[in-house]
Amino acid sequence: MLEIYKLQAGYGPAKVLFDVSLRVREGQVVTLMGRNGMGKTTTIRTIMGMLRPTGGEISFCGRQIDNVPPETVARLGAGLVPEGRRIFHTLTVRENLVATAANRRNVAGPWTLERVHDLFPRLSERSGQMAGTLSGGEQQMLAIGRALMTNPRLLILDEATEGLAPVIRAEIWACLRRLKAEGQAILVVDKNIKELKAIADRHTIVERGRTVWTGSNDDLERDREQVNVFVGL
Ligand SMILES: Nc1ncnc2c1ncn2[C@@H]1O[C@H](COP(=O)(O)OP(=O)(O)OP(=O)(O)O)[C@@H](O)[C@H]1O
Repeated sequence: MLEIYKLQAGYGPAKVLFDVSLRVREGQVVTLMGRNGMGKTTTIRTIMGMLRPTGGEISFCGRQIDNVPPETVARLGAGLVPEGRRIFHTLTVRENLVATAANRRNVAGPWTLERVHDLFPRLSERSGQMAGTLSGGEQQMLAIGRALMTNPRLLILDEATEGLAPVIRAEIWACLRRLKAEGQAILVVDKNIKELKAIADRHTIVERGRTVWTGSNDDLERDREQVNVFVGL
């Protein structure tokens, strides 16, 4: 459903991506790993149409998307949980969830407020609370719930467990395992190889803007020493 081929992109004169390729098939969970500053977030921004590629190709759900605006990529079914969450602090939890649902109102899909509440009961308890007053972990849950409310064909998570308490991280990994079991396609940027292995079909590693390694869980075990170096462990 998502295929990136020899992607190049950057910020003005500063080139960041030189040769990134990756693929996510229907129902697959694919990881994007690499040390800080290697180009993971830039890859995601380029997929989402926030940055225009200077070379290579991106296709999503059968459409070439390397030159389309963010709203079109979202409408095609890419749901982003961005680094830093970017929730609306002065809206309530419920308003945050409902606001994004409207973007793809005409799409038949299973996500409703009730299902998000079932996935994250804390959001149900805090439904009328201003989102800015939630804890970091609750805000992350809200960011995930908000992306799900668009009924994404592909859910993209950028460092969704970073900086959170272990108990909250565990809750988010459990949520991702459940989504995977339901057949949700996911592209996930994270560093926790152990948790990633439990949900991923394929792994991708970028190093200085280039895809330098891809493989299955078995490949990852076989190449573990090299992978640890790439990921900075
Ligand atoms: N808005 C920007 N303008 C200029 N350079 C940027 C901008 N955002 C990121 N960069 C640079 O692009 C490179 C890749 O950054 P990117 O955020 O994609 O890395 P990353 O792999 O996601 O790392 P991290 O885990 O630290 O988020 C870095 O050298 C960074 O300094």
